[in-house]
Amino acid sequence: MTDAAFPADITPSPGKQGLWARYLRRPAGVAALAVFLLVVLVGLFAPLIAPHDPNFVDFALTQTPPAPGHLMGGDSAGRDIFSRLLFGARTTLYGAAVACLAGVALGVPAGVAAGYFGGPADRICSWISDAAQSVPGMIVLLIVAAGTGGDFTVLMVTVGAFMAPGYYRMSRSKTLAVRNEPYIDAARVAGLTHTKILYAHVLRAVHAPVIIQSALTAGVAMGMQAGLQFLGIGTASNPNWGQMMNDGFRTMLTHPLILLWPSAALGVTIAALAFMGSTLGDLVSVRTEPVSRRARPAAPPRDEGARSGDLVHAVEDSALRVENLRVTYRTPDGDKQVVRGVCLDVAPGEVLGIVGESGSGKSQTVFSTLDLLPAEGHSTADGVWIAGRPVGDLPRAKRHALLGTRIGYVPQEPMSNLDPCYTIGNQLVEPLRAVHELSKDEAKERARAILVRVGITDPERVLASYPHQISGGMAQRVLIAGAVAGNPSLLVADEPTTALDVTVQAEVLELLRELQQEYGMALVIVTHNFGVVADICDRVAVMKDGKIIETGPVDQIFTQPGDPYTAELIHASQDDTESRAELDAAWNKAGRTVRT
Ligand SMILES: Nc1ncnc2c1ncn2[C@@H]1O[C@H](COP(=O)(O)OP(=O)(O)OP(=O)(O)O)[C@@H](O)[C@H]1O
Repeated sequence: MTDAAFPADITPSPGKQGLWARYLRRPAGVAALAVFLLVVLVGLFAPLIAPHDPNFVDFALTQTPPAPGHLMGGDSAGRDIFSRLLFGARTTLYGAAVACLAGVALGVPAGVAAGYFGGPADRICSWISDAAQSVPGMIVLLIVAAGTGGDFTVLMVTVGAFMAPGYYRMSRSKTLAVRNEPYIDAARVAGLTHTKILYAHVLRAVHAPVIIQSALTAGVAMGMQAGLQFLGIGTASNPNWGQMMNDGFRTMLTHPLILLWPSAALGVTIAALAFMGSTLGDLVSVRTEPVSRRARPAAPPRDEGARSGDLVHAVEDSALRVENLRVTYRTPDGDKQVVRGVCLDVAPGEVLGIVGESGSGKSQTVFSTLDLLPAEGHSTADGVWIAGRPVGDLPRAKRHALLGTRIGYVPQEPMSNLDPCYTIGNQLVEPLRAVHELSKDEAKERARAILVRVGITDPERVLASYPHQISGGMAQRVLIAGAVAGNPSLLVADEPTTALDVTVQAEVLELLRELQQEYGMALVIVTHNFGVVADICDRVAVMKDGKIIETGPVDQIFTQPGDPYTAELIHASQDDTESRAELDAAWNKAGRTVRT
C-alpha cells in the first residue's frame, strides 16, 4: 500500500516558524512577499528616496513623458509622477492597515465570543453581522464622507467595518471548531478562566486565518480606497494612487502613461497581497507536503498469522476489498499498531457496518482505506481494491483522484467539514466543475437537483447560505449531497449521525439507505451503535483493539453473536433504551418498521 497521505486538516497546527519556513519554499509566495515588502519599504522611506517634493508644481513638467530627472514624467498639474507614486504608497498602505485593523477589532472578538459562549451572544452577534452585510456600503461611505469632511482615517475605519462580518464569520467558525476539543475541556477542568482559555487556545486557532483574511482584505480595502479617491472623496492633501488615476483618466487618450503608473502600482500591490493570502491559505488549511520518511513510523511487520476478518466476495465482485491492513502510529512511547491485519470487503449494493467501541480502530481502518491518514500514521496492506481494481500501489495523486468520483465520504462532524468562508453553493459547485468538468451552469443545476434529492426543500436559499446559517442536520444533508453528487460506487460514512439530534439521526439514516439503494452504491458505515447497524446494514464487522473479531450477516450476529464482546456490545446498545426508543419512535413516525 502507498504511504499514508495527509488529511484535509483545517486546524492551523503548524508553528509560526514551520509555517514561514514552508512559505519560503513556495516561489510564487516568495515573489509576492518580495513585491509587498518593496511597496512597504517604498512607503516608509518615500521622503528619503523621492527625488522631488510630490506637491511641487513646475509648469514646464506638465504632461511630459519620462525623462532623466523625472523617471515617469509629469502629471497634468506639472508634478513629478514618480515622487507622487512613492508617497502614494504610504497613503495606500496606511488606509489598508486602518481598514484591516478596524475589521479585526470589530469582527474577531465578536466572532470568538459568539463561537465560544454561544447562546444569546451568538444570536445577537450573528444578527448584527447579517444586518451589516445588507447595508449598502457606498451610500454609508458617502454619508460618512459628507459628515466628516472626507476624513481619510474615518473613511477607512468605515471600510473596515464593512469587512468585519468576514472576520466575524471566519473567527466564529474556527472557534466553534475548537470549542469542544478535548484540550479545551481539560483546560476548563484544570480551572483555567475563560479569558485564559480564549487567549491560550482559541486565539491560537484563529490567528493564522486572521492573517490570511487580512492579506485578502487589505487588497480589497486598497481597491475601495482608490475608488473613493478616484471619485474625489476624501482629503486630497496627501498624494494617493486613486487621485493620480483620476488625473490620468482625464488625459488617458493623449497621455496614457499618466494613468498607467498608478494603475500598475495598485494592481501589482493587490495581486501580491492576493498571492500571499492564497499561499498562506494553502499552507494553513491543507498540509500537502510529505514529511520525511525518517519521521514516519517504521512499516509494521507483516504477520501472516494475525489477520482478522472475512473476505466473502470475489475480488472482481467487490466495491471495496482490503487485505491484511495494518496502521501504526509513532507515539512518545514508541510505535503503536492501531489496526492489526484487518480484512474486509463489501459488494456493490451492500451495506457493511464497522462497529466497535471508541478507539477500536474503526476510523483508522476507513481513513487508511481512503489514504487519508495523518502524517504520523503509516499503513501497509497486502492489497486494497476499489471496484475490483487494485489501488494500493497507485501514486497518491491517482489514489486521491478516486475521492469524489469513485468514492464518496460522509464525515462525522458536518459543520467542521464545510468551509465557513464560502457559501454552500460554492462548495458544491466547485468540486463538480473541477472534478467532473461541468460548466458553471451545469454544476449549479446538478447541485440544486441533488440538494432537492437529499430533502432540502429550499435549495436556492441553502445554496446562497454560509455554513453558519444552516442547521447541523442540513449541513449533513449538504455533505451527503456532495458525497453522492459524483455518482460514486462506494460511499463511506464515518459515524454520520453521531453529531445530530435523535430525530435528525433517523432522517439521515433513512436518506443514506434510500440513496444507497437508488444509486446501487456499496455503503460502509462506521458506528459504535448497534441500533444503527440494525437499521441499515446487511453485514457487520465487529472491531476490538484494532482487529475484526467477528463478521457476519446482521440477523445472524444479532441472534447468535459468536463472541462475548459482540453480545456485550448488542446488550449495551439495547440498554441505551432512551436513545433507542427515541430512534424507534422517529422511525415509526416516518412509517418505517423498526428492525430489532
Ligand atoms: N494521531 C494519532 N496518534 C496516535 N494514536 C492515534 C492517532 N489517531 C488515532 N489513534 C489511536 O488509534 C486507535 C484507533 O482510533 P480510531 O479513531 O480508529 O477509533 P474509533 O474506533 O474510530 O473510535 P472513535 O469513534 O472514538 O473515533 C485509538 O487508540 C486512538 O487513540
